Formats: sequence, structure tokens, C-alpha cells
Amino acid sequence: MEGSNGKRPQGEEEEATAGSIGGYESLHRLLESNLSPELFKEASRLLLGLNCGRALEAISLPDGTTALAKAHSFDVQAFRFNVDKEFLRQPRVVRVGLIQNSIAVPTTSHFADQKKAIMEKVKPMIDAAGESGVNILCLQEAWTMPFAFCTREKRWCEFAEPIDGESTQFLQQLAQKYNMVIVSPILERDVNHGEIVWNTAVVIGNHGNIIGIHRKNHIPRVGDFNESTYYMEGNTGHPVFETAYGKIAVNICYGRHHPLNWLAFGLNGAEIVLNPSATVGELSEPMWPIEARNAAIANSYFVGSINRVGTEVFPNPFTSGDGKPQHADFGHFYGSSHFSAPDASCTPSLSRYRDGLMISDMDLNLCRQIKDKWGFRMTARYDMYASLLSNYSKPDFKPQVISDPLINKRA
Ligand SMILES: NC(=O)NCCC(=O)O
Repeated sequence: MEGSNGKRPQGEEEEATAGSIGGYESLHRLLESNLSPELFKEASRLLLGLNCGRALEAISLPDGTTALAKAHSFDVQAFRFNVDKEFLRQPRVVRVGLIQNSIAVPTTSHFADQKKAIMEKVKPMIDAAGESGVNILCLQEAWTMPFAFCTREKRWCEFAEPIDGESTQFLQQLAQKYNMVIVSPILERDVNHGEIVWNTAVVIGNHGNIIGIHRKNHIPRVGDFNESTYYMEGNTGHPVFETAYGKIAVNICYGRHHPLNWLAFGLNGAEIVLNPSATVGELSEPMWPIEARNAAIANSYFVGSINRVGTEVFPNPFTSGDGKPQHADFGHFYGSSHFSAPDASCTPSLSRYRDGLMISDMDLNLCRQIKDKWGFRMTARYDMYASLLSNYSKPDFKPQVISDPLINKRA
């Protein structure tokens, strides 16, 4: 367990802290433990912003939740995003949860055992969310399996399930039990279209019904992320799911590097966009706290960012055409799940190496308040960009560049 200073005591197994920052769970914990309270307050203000002029409030959770977190050794944190009081609208507070986790057994185990072990591991975390009254819960990308897409081996396709398959049925019961919307990102087997594979989020309603699906729009071709070997770019557009608790959308992992992807969910009216991900430190960590937060600001909605944790070692080494020697793992998935708000505030992040549940209360009225304040939608000039994009996508597009006729003249 983490000590009272946020650092693991010396002597605990090194493996337990693999992925820590000098023994600390997160940058936030590192700063909190090493700065004076005044300096920490200032650093937090600059790093996390302010919400309604104040630092975000932590909220206390029921004893049942903290007991589950202790018993199953996962990080749990909870915060509240406030809004200004309005005269004509009632508050629209929803409680949203994000779950990050490592895989449960080695990737060499029987596939059925791997899936079962992950489901067993995630179940108490879902229970903890349910006990805490979470209304909308999102799991990590391809949560039922190791992120084996680095390997290019086709046998991992066996983890793919139809939309109404085993993991959906498992979650449907929990959604109903806890009256909770659950977003379940899985590897999908499209049984109606030649059994092809997609990277899909299934949105399960609070009555246990399947509201719909979204398939990952942008497929990475970077580093070890050889996902294009397995599935194509999604064909579901940018759906927004109107749930009992608000309008939500799912921007799956690599889609977070595409501002137009974020924009499209916003144009369709999303109030919360969930970003279930699987990404590693060496590749993307400097981008992680920026992109989602920028999307929340630019599109006046909340974003929930989730990344898996740990290092997943595969049976056979692979290369990825980047000149690096062959290796058998992606590197460290750095967790750090968190929420960003339209007013530019964000929560601290969950642990860089432990499983975790991040909970936030958010009043969705903040979305319109920020639209009214900043007017980004009003000032966006969509027609100008629509015409540029339409021209750009034609084969005869010429970039609008005005060259200095004297560019080659000597001074
Ligand atoms: N899962 C996934 O799309 N990862 C790509 C790497 C990244 O976007 O950081």
C-alpha cells in the first residue's frame, strides 16, 4: 500500500511500483509530497486550473466503496465540478466513473482464463462504482483482453465478441442492478458482415438495454500500435447517445489526436465524451494531459480519459518497422485516467501503475454556461472551414500559399 506521504515504503516489491514516478503514484502525488502547501496550491492551480474560482473539491464516497478499493487494492478518487447557480434551469448533476486496470493473468494463459480473470478483476471496481451511485461508467479500450495488437498475430482475434456477446451480457446485468449506463469498449466480431472485426464501444443503458455502438474512427499506424492489421476505420460516424443521464459520446483512443473527431461529437450535441485508451509512456505521455483537456475547452463538454495500466508481455517477440530491436511488450501503459471540464479545469490523475476508479460529479449546465461565456460555437466560422475541407478533399486542391516574390533576393 501507498504510505501516508503518497510514496510506497521501501522494501515493497519493485514490481509493485514499476511505472511509478520515483516511487510516487502520479505527478500530483509527487508535488503534494514535496512542495510546501502554499506552493502545491499554486502548482495545482496552474496544472489543473480552477473551477468556479476554486480548486476542485474532493468528495467522500460511501464506506462500501472504500472497503472494496482496499480489499481489491485499487486506487479510488472522487471530485466535484461546480457551476454557477442559474435562475431558470435546475442543476443537472451526474456522477461519472472511469475504470483503469491491468490484465489479470499472463498473456500465455488460456484465452478463456484471461478473459474470465479480467472480468473477475473488474467486477469489484464496477461494484464500487455502483455502490457510489455512479450514473455513467466507462471501461478502458478493449477491456476484455490484453492489448495484443502490437503482435500482428491473428490468433488474438479470438477475443472478439458480437455486440450482444459474453461481456455485454455480463455488463447488462450490472447496468440494471446499479441503474447505471455502462460504456464497454471491446473487440467486436461483426456477425452480420462476414465476421469481420472492429474496435467498438457498446453503450448499455441503465435498464440493461443496448442503446447503440460506436466504432473507432481513426486507427493508429504508429510505433507498436499495429492495429490496422486487425480492423478498419469505423463506419458509425459520430453518434451521440442520449441516455437517462445526459448526452454522451465515445472517442476511442487514437481519435483523441484528431480535433475534427472531437468537434464532430460536439456538433452532434455531446455533453460528455469518453476517451477509452491504451497508450504507452514513451509514445504519448506528454500529449495525454493536453489533448483531452483542449477538446473539453474547445467543444464545451466534459471529457473522461481512461488508459490501461501495467506492462503486458507477449509470448513471441515482434518488431514494428521502426528500427528498434525485437521486443515482447508495448512498454508501460501509464494509467493516469482523469476528467477534463469545459471551463479548463481538470481532476488530478489516477495512479500511473495501479488499477483505479475515478469518479466525478459534474453539473452538465456548465457546458452551456461556458458556451455563453466564451462563444466558441458562435465565433467558429464553420462555413469557412467547410469550404476549405471540401476543397482540400478534391484531387485538384492547391494549398493557399502566397509566396513573397522577393523570397530569393539577397539582402
Ligand atoms: N489504442 C490506440 O489507439 N493507441 C494509439 C497510441 C496513442 O494514440 O497514443
